[in-house]
Order: sequence, then structure tokens, then C-alpha cells
Amino acid sequence: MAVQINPSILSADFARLADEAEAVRGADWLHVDVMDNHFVPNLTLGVPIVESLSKAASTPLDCHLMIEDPDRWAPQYVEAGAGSVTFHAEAAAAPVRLAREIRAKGARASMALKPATPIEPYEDLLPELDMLLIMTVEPGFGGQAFLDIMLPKIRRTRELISKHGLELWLQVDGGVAESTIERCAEAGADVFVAGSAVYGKDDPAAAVRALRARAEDVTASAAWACAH
Ligand SMILES: O=C(CO)[C@H](O)[C@H](O)COP(=O)(O)O
Repeated sequence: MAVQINPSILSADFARLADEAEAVRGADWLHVDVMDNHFVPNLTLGVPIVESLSKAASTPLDCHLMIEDPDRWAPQYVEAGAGSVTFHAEAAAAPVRLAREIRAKGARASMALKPATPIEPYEDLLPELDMLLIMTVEPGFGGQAFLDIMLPKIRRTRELISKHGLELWLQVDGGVAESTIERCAEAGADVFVAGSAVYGKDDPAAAVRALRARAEDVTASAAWACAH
């Protein structure tokens, strides 16, 4: 199972988005944080910017919708060119129907859990998803400290994925940096979102390579990866 590094454009210069996308060439996906100032106390960007960025960027877009009413909006992000769309379990009225609609429109369907939301109630939904995102900060802002208390949830989620024999990607987002990525990889994550740890560096592409190397080192010998 390959490690994936997804730089979050929340920490990029929004006036130079196309250039910032090119600055992380070699990354697997560009993580796009969509915030509506209702689901989270911050406001970022919407469908028109995703549509433009999807045409300008050579890296596919992984859109993380931190918004109310994703049942209405998520399909529009697929139409705007996102290759993967993540909605929040806490916000979706009909998560199974929504995941099926995202897939039917041709994108990968993903669901996110805030730190206080357990994975267990969603075990039966996992086959409907291509990726599960575990937030390792409270969503809303970049540059927050990684929440170590999320590591057991990452472990339990990896166990559920193995138990059901699923090809589900397990993404972590928030405070992921060279100092924390190894703990996430050891616990079972294989897709890593990093904002300030990439765009906060002088050479963002080198930061992506450094993060990847650390995660790959751990994944090569991690019990969960060997058992897979
Ligand atoms: O979803 C997010 C915030 O809600 C961001 O993707 C995340 O916080 C990335 O920033 P950083 O790596 O600096 O923590």
C-alpha cells in the first residue's frame, strides 16, 4: 500500500494558487480545504475556484468539504473537477446515498470524522467509501498542534479496514509534520495531509519528499502493512 502525501493549500498563497500547485510537483493529490463559516468558524473557497484550479493544476484535487449540507454541494465539486471528495459524517444527512452519488459521478468518495466522532457507528458504511479521513486537529484552521489522542482511533480504523478486507485509504489531516507523521503511519494511516509542514518551508517539493521518506520507512515494517 503506497504512502501518499497531499499538501493542503490552506497554507498556500491564495493569490498564486496555480503556482503553489506546481510548487509541490511530486505530491499525490492537492488537498483543498473548503470551509463555509458554518460547519467550521472559517471561510475559504468554493466551486468556481476548484473548477479553475482543477484545470490549472497537474496534480489531482482532493477536496475536503468542511461545510453544512454536503448532500447538496459535494456533487458540484465532482463536476468542478475534483478527483476525490470528502464530506463530514457529522454534516451529511444521507452519507450512503451521497457516497454513491460521488462515485457515480466519477470521483473517489471519502468521509471525514472530527476528533470527537467515533469510527464504530460507521463500520458498516466503510465498503461504500474509497477513503476515510480522521481529523487530527479540530477542523477549521491550519498550523494547529497534532492531537496524539487520535492515534488509537487511527489504529482501530485500520483494524476495521483489515477485518473487512477493504482497499480503503486512511487519511490523516491536521498537525502532520516530520515530527508526527511516523506515529500516524505506525498507527495505520497511509494518506497524509500536510499544510504548514509543506508550504511553510522554503522548498515545498523537498518537504513533500522528506515527509514521504519518513512515512515509507515506518510503513515498510509496520505490523498493519505487513499483515495486509
Ligand atoms: O483541514 C484542515 C484544517 O481544518 C487542514 O487541512 C489542516 O489543518 C492542514 O494544516 P496543517 O498541516 O498546518 O495542520
